[in-house]
Amino acid sequence: MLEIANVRAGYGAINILWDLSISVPTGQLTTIIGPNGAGKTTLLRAIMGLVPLSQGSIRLNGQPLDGSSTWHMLERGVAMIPEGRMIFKDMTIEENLMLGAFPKAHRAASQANCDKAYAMFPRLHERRTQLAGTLSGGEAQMLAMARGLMSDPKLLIIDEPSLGLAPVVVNELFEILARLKEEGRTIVLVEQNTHKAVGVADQVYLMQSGKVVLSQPAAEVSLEALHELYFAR
Ligand SMILES: Nc1ncnc2c1ncn2[C@@H]1O[C@H](COP(=O)(O)OP(=O)(O)OP(=O)(O)O)[C@@H](O)[C@H]1O
Repeated sequence: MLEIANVRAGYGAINILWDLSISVPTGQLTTIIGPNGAGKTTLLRAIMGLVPLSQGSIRLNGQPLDGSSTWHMLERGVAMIPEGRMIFKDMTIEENLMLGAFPKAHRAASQANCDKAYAMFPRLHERRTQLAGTLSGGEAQMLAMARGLMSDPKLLIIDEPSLGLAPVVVNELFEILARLKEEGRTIVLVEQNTHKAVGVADQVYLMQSGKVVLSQPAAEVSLEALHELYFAR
């Protein structure tokens, strides 16, 4: 579904991604792991059109995605759940959810998608009139996930969802990811929790210093070998 080919990208004169190629098949969960500063978020930002490419291409179902404006991504069927959640704290939970369906094409279906989101995240339903700023870290992450689903995306891009969450909430989060995968969604997951990420993924990519240093089906990954590579300098 998503084909990232030979991409170079960065910030001004500083290049971060070096000849990077990643293939994301339809209906699979592809995880991208790697240490701090490896360029994982930069890659996601490049997919979303927030960082320009200086080389290579990014295609969605064969059509170029690079060059598309970030605000057209939802219309192209791509939604991102950003690192840090980025929820609107002074708005209610329901208002935050509705923002996930702001393009015209999705507005008609927004109530149905909202009901689906509440079925998946019942705690959000209980608190739908509450200000998002009053949510716990785990609840805020669930809200960010639910908002990402409001446009019923074909491709869901999730950046470090477990960051700063308690182990019990992390378990809950990965159960949700497994359910989304069962629904047949195509997911790109950036994570630092390698154990959990490999457990839920179909394909694993390890990034180091802006390059892919390992690409392997999750079923074949040895966590020990992965961690050795992960910490190698
Ligand atoms: N706006 C920016 N301008 C210049 N350099 C940046 C900018 N954002 C990130 N970088 C640099 O790009 C490199 C990769 O950062 P990036 O956030 O993509 O890594 P990451 O793998 O997502 O790390 P983390 O796991 O810590 O989030 C880092 O060296 C960082 O300092």
